[in-house]
Amino acid sequence: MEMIQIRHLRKVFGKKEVLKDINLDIVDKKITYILGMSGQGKSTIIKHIVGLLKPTSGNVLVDGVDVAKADIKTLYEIRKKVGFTFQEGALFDSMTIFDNVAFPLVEHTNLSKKEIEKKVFETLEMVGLEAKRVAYLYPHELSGGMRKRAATARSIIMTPKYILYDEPTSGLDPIISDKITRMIMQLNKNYNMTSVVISHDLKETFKSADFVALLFNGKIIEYGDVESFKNSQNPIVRAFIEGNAEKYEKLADGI
Ligand SMILES: Nc1ncnc2c1ncn2[C@@H]1O[C@H](COP(=O)(O)OP(=O)(O)OP(=O)(O)O)[C@@H](O)[C@H]1O
Repeated sequence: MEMIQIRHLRKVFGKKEVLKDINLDIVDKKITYILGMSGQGKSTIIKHIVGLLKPTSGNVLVDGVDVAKADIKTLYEIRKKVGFTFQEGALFDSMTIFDNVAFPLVEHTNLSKKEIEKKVFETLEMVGLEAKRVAYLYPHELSGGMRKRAATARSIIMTPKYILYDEPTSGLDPIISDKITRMIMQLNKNYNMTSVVISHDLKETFKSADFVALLFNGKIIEYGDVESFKNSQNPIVRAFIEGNAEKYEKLADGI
């Protein structure tokens, strides 16, 4: 099966059961958002998809391969297929943007210096950065939004089939958030990249999502196309969409 499938994923840290029973099929070539409040375990799901965490039980399959059971060589193949950007610290501080973005090519390919240069510059432009201007700067010399773009450039330089974004717009102003969302849509369209976006930014979600899942209390309590999500009558979904803390907390306590 050519897709990402999550089956009965359960993850316990110490005594804390963060993920109870996650089931999700990510639709190929589409943009799927996984929404949820902070600390609900959204990043934990992503880490299982790329094999950085092992499930307590259950499975994550990438193109039919169980990530947790993959040997090193298979895991390497999976990582080539799945690009991901983490919330913070995605770039190496001591390297220029050029070296950061070139890193996967230097590590994993035999491309010549010239070919690498061409690809890095193209990819920086692709994520909407002015390559000539930013390539030889260091991460701290860029704004937050530019750093997120540069981190995305690094994760797409091997043209992965899947791309996972961890809160790509958190902490960014509405204009930069809009630009990042447009970048996600463009990469999805131009390269047919199946995109999974972890977020709690409803505005950006509704602009760009094909499918939306809501993570609540260790489970996906709602999943569907964006229209059905918006119209969901599930009280927790309604409270989340309305941003109604009182209602949300009452419902959370009741579970
Ligand atoms: N390696 C770990 N060891 C112990 N606890 C962990 C570990 N990773 C995550 N957790 C805990 O699991 C919970 C979920 O964390 P996670 O980062 O997945 O949440 P999130 O939904 O992505 O939240 P945020 O939006 O704040 O990043 C948190 O309570 C966190 O403290």
